[in-house]
Amino acid sequence: MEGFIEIVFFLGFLYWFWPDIFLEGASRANKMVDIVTSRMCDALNRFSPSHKQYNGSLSTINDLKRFSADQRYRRILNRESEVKARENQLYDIKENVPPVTNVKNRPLMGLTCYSCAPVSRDSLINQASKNLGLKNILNEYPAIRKKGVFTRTFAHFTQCYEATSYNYAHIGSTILEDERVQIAVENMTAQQVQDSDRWEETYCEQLLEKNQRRAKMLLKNMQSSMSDLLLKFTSWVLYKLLPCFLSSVVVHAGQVKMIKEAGQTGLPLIFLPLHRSHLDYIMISFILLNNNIRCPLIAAGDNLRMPIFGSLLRGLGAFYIKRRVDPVLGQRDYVYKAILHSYMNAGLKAGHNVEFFLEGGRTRTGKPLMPKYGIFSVVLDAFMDGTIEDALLVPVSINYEKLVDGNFIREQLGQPKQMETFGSAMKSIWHVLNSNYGMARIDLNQPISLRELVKTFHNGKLQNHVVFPKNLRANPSNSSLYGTDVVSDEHKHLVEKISKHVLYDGARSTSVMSTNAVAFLLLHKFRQGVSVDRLATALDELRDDLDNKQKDLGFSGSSSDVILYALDLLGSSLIKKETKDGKCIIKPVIRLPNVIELNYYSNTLINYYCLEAVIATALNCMDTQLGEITEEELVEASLDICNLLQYEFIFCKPCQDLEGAIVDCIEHLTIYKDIFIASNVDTIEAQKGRKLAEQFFDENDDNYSSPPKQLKISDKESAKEYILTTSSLLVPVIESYSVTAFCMDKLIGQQLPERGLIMETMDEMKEQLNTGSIYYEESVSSDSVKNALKLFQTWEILECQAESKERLYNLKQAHDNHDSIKALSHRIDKYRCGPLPLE
Ligand SMILES: O=P(O)(O)OC[C@H](O)CO
Repeated sequence: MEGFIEIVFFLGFLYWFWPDIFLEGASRANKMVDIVTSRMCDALNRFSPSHKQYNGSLSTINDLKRFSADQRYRRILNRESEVKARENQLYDIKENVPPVTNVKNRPLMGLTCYSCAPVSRDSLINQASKNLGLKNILNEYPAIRKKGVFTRTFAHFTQCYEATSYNYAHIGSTILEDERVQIAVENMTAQQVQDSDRWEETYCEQLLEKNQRRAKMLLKNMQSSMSDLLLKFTSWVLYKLLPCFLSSVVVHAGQVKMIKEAGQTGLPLIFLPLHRSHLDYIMISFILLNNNIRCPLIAAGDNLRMPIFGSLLRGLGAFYIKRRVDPVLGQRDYVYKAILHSYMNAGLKAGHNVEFFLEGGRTRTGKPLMPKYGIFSVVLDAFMDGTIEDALLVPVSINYEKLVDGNFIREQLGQPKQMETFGSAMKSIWHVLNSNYGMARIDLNQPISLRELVKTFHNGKLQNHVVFPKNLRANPSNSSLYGTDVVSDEHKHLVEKISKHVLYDGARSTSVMSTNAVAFLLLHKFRQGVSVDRLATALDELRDDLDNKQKDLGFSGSSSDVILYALDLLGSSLIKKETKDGKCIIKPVIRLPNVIELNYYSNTLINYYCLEAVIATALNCMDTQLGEITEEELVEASLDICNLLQYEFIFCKPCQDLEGAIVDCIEHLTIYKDIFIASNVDTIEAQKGRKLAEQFFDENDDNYSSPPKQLKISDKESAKEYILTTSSLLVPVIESYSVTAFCMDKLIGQQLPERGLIMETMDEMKEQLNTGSIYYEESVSSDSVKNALKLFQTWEILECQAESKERLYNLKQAHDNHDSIKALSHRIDKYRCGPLPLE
């Protein structure tokens, strides 16, 4: 039945999209041309702030209908030059044609970390890849350059048809015979027999059979049915559909070249994208297929296993894993874990590439989530036990000018997630197809050898496939468990370091879109409103700063055009335009819930500035009356803030020492931002003096202590402004933590369920916002409340117990009193700064 519905659906879809296949007739064909041409015009118009240029071409497009076939082919011949022009429009928001360098000379983002994977960093890359520019894959694909009337007329079809065919081995039949699965079934049965205390032979056999049937069913639900044909067909459909709502899909050709070469090494590629949208996995497979790279098996949450779409995704490579496991029973579900483990092992052995989201779910805040370790530990195990010789990890960063899916606002306000259904999926697809989401940018980072990373994090002591003992340990997390968060003790350190490194790399190589930059400036610099000119100057400064940081931007052209373009995309619900004294003033809408969405866009940039913000917050909250502090004090306060925000940001690479990273950042603020007066920071003489003193005194000499390094804070207005604005980046999240700490009072002498506690905290936050006790509307965020609860558990103040499907919180005995809660509040409140002064 399901198959029949799918066929009907497919035919209906085909009819909707290409009715000419079913009904011949000039009127239908004309209508089709109308649709396509109007969509083309729409896309072009949306992209250009001025509509004149493309309105002019509308008549040309109408003429197109009267063209003879030959004329159409000639038009296609010109497509290459159109592509070039469009590429320029892509990157130059202004309507005039920019120099080609705007598109070509872009930094190649996402290069591997030199300190922990130097060999990977030097491989697969050369000057030629660096010099390759960006391309819009919707317009730039090999088939477009081919000769031949048919090829050019059906360029998308040719492109998909001619893409390299892979034999995607079906994994399944052998899994149930796998020793791991059989042992798990036996163990599970033994456990159940023990729990029930019934030892009759027939009962045991019944249980064993039941568990075997369950294993079969779990495998059936999990299995992918990846099909080369379906992948190609979907790719063709995407060529038709993506331009309806995206103006372009931009990738760096150098990065694609690296991945292509990596694919030829014969090692499995493990794609690890940052998760922003359901579109992410579709985009990645689309790019890979059209560049002749093997598409991966994708770990998808079982929430996506819905009628029709579920089967479609299976065919495109999805294998389904449990989103949540029961906190108590789930950890003892050996059969599920064994099936997942064996399935992935078999996939890797069969030569599949694999893709999964380290964050588990999509970010609701725009900041990357902390990694979930379950799936990655399976890949690491496969390497450790010799199933695979090595694997190449490919961090992927994806950014959209406009958020494509998800109703994250209600979730940020504490409401539960609305589960995906066939109806809701259809509704959102329809909505998406009829909206404008601007540009999507995908950065495929340089592949990193897993073997090299393991070796580095094991201090270079990796022997040839030493098989590490595996004592499985449950490590429950409070958000999605993503199948299983069971990590072997011995690997835990490795899994954590590597996962965090990958997420750090992904976040740092995310290209900044126009909407991110404008939202960031409006929320953190000009909350009270600003003129376009002043905003354009600030955007120029931000662009310079990002250039210095070697970050790529998803836009170019004059800043005032970029601003107008971004305002258009963000819409009037997020940004208001007002006229004051004959001047146009742009104001962010900072009321709830709108500000949550604006904050989402702004948060992409917080990753780049979080360490600077920590130092600025420390400076803002310390006693710097005399304009001087010691570096030691500043580092200590900064480390304390990093500790407070450990679940919000990954501040530095896991192969780096946090203290060192803070010291480097202080140096950066001295040299490039003039926050500290250089001569007083550490003159060459002072450094020489310190070295001499160190040589003179024995290191172990108790009498010796190196003189504290003094930092003199610049008294320039720009330095003060920098400290204020940069520290404001962290205020919303610190305010959230502060209110959560305040609400710990509610737990004195009692236990509360997680949902109830979060809702009460959110209500308290809204109340404090109304009374002016907290300043920032975006502080109202359920994600921050959850992270604060996690932190209080790490600080051993709070305890969480899982009971059937609920998580219950209570204070630890030593902290079950008002004084402890007051002390906790004080520990957080000392880093709370006031609101930004009015501009
Ligand atoms: O963001 P979530 O939690 O809805 O999860 C999205 C995942 O793609 C499900 O596989």
